[in-house]
Amino acid sequence: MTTTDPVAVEVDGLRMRYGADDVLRGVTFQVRRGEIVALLGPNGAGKTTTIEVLEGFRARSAGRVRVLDADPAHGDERWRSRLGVVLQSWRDHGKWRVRELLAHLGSYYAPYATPASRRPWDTDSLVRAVGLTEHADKKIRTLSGGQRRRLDVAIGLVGGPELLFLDEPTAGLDPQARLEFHRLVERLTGDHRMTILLTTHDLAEAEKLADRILVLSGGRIVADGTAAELSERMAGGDEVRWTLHGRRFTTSTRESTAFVRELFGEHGAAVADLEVRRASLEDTYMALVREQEAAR
Ligand SMILES: Nc1ncnc2c1ncn2[C@@H]1O[C@H](COP(=O)(O)OP(=O)(O)OP(=O)(O)O)[C@@H](O)[C@H]1O
Repeated sequence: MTTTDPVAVEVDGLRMRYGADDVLRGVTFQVRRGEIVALLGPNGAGKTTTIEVLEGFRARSAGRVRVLDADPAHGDERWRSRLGVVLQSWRDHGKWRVRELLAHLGSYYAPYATPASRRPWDTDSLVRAVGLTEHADKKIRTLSGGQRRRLDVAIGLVGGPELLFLDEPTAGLDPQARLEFHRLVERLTGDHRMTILLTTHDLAEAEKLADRILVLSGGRIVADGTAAELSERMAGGDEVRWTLHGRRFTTSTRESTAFVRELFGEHGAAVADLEVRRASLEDTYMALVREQEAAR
């Protein structure tokens, strides 16, 4: 992915009002082809609303939105076949069996196959990719929460999408399933050149998976950059702690390496118990959200 790759998603001044409540007040961002972008924000910030507008499931109040070169409000079936959607939770299809449902849903995509995009995804390899082989013949209502979530992801992938929307994909997954899901996402963007926009409350997950992180708060995107860029924005920078002649010291600095060099230059072996704590994405995120809350 480079900054010259074509744009898959373009959002400019998106506004959403529910009754008298302005949830989105001018959201602006882009996602390039092949990028994984994580959308973060507190509960109720409007992440699901944003994603649903992009999917064409929700009519926006104002603003310009283009998804794979179309306005989602007017997207046709061919356009829709190029998107994959994993909503927060599906609670339907209980009587179907896993393999049977995926084969059935996949059949809807067959007419939209092109030489460049084979559609649908082969059922058995999809079941394997999401780690459901052992459960492929089970009725869906008998799946555990985590198995159900894997199936949700498979449903989002069955059409072999170019662009995948994942709304809290790992909520309820155990650590092993979460790790497997992360590997799957990496394969999707690597081998399949998929573009992914995901929401999550897990900052470590965002940092690990996403090329770029967007923070939505107060109805606007208040940060847009790599995890490292966002961490650098943190006021005060890294925290350095040390002990000198039995006394404990703490300072915050943006230049922790230079600071530590000077500390040793001045005090040498008298410096003990040195700790350097890098400003984390979590620090930045919490500071940004608190700033927005204070400004209300
Ligand atoms: N159909 C609706 N009618 C009225 N208000 C709505 C509707 N859908 C969402 N909202 C409100 O809009 C706000 C944003 O909701 P949304 O689900 O988009 O947030 P979110 O960032 O995805 O939250 P979470 O992290 O809790 O999933 C909330 O205050 C919610 O109550």
